[in-house]
Formats: sequence, C-alpha cells, structure tokens
Amino acid sequence: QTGTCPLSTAANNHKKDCFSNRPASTMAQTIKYLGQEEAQHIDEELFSEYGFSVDQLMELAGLSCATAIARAYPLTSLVKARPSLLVICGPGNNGGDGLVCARHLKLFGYEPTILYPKRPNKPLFQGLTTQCQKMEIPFLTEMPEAEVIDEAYNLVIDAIFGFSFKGAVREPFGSILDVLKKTTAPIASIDIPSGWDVEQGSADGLQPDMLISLTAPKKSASLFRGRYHFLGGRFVPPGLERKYQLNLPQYPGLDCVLQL
Ligand SMILES: NC(=O)C1=CN([C@@H]2O[C@H](COP(=O)(O)OP(=O)(O)OC[C@H]3O[C@@H](n4cnc5c(N)ncnc54)[C@H](O)[C@@H]3O)[C@@H](O)[C@H]2O)[C@@H](O)CC1
Ligand SMILES: [K+]
Repeated sequence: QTGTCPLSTAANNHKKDCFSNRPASTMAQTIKYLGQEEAQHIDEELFSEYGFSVDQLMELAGLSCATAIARAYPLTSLVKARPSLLVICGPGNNGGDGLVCARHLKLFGYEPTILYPKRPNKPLFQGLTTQCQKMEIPFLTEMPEAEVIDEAYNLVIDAIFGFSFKGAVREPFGSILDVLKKTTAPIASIDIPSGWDVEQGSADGLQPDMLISLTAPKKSASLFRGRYHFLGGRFVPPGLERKYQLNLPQYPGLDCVLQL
C-alpha cells in the first residue's frame, strides 16, 4: 500500500475516496463502463419502466454538463477577454443535451454561441432552440475555420454524437469534426467524444480535454486521456443501478456531478 489511502491497492481513482466518509464496502467497487447496447437499454428502461420523460432527463443531463464545465473551467480561469464558448449540437439527444447545457452556462455567466446545423423537426428540440434564442444565445449559420475558433472561443463543447453514433460520419458532421481536430482550443465532450466508436474509441479522432459521462461512462471512456473526466446525470433509480450493476460512486453532498 502507498500513501495514506487504505484502498490504494485497488484502482488508483479510489484514492480520492479516502477523503470522503463513505463506507469501505462501496469504495471498493469499480464503476461499470457500458457497452453501446447496454447504454441504449438503460436509456429505454428509464423511459418505459421508470416513467421518466426525455425532456426531464435531458434537462438534468444538460445541467450536469454545465455544472461540470463551470467546475473545470471557472469564469476566472478563462484566457480570452470574454467568457466565450462554442457549443456544437448534433441531430439527436446528445445535441439536445448541448442546447440545455448552453442555456445553463449562459445563466452561469458564460457567453455561449451555438452551431446547430441539423435540427430535428420535433417539438422537444424546437422548444430547446427557442429557449436558447430567448436567452439571447447567438446561433451560427456555418462552422468557423479552426483559426477563428482558437481566436474567438475559450472552449468548444462537443454535443454532436452520443451513445447512438454508428458507422462512418456523415456530412456536415465529417467536415465539422475535421475542423475540430485542427483546433487548439480545449474541447469538452458530452457523453462520448464525437466520432469515437462508443466502445472502441478512435485513435485518430478528437482528443478532448474534458469528458462528461452521463449516467455511467461508456467503454471508450477508458481511452480518454484529457484532464477532466466527470460523471453527471444523478437520476438513476436504485433498481436500475442494481440490475445493470453500475456500481455508481456516491455523488458528493448535493452535487449533480462527480469528478472521476
Ligand atoms: N440515458 C441517458 O442517460 C440519457 C441520455 N441522454 C443523451 O442522449 C444521447 C443519446 O441520444 P440519441 O440516442 O438520440 O443519439 P445520439 O445523440 O448519440 O445520436 C443520434 C443521431 O446521430 C445520427 N448519427 C448516428 N450515427 C451517425 C453517423 N455515423 N453520421 C452522422 N450522423 C449519425 C443519428 O441519425 C441520430 O440523428 C446520450 O449520449 C446522452 O447524451 C440525455 O439526453 C438524457 C439521459
Ligand atoms: K459528444
């Protein structure tokens, strides 16, 4: 054993646990990393068996993302004169999380700008878009060049694809990801670094500085090499956690996020 941590022979991320008041039995468990199908099953069950609605969980997921981002990149730490952020939203629920996250970040004092090139024709996404517009968040009509992003934004929030991404990236998102690979501005990815295979990752893909895993990390998160890995989505009922043996760590106090 090393240091003062009685559990340091277990996974090294348990070191932090030694400073919490959790019972040793829960500290020894390792959080589960989900496969793609498993993540989709959990998602479906939350709606069918557990009675949640999509907009409910999306609000909690997006709020978790905004909270984690504000923890990792506090307003006082930003390098640009303005607290500018670029939020890129994809065509599914990961994009919806991005819209919610942008709205909360605006309320937290940041200045988000949104790129939302493929908008589903559904009331949920139309509502989220209207809410952002009414929050006076600007929308871009096209993806800026990499140099422009580096000049203008402190951080890029990647809400393009989540756990339903499959196959080769289709346009316009292929070109958008190519630009993101050239940027030096840090990237915070929601749930999965976009373009990564949900289980296998991507050797030549995005290398985000931050990953916010929602509900539980997906298998590819074990390949994440950035500085900040947070867990968000503090809404999992105990029966669902038991069924899938998620072994979720205990969120500290009243927080909706946890740094892994
Ligand atoms: N179960 C959960 O814990 C929750 C999940 N949420 C979010 O929902 C996400 C999953 O959402 P969805 O199932 O809608 O899926 P995604 O948002 O992962 O992506 C689906 C969309 O991407 C498109 N797409 C897939 N592969 C593509 C490719 N190769 N090229 C171009 N387009 C492609 C699909 O046509 C579809 O429009 C999660 O990752 C998470 O961010 C949250 O909103 C709520 C809670
Ligand atoms: K993403």
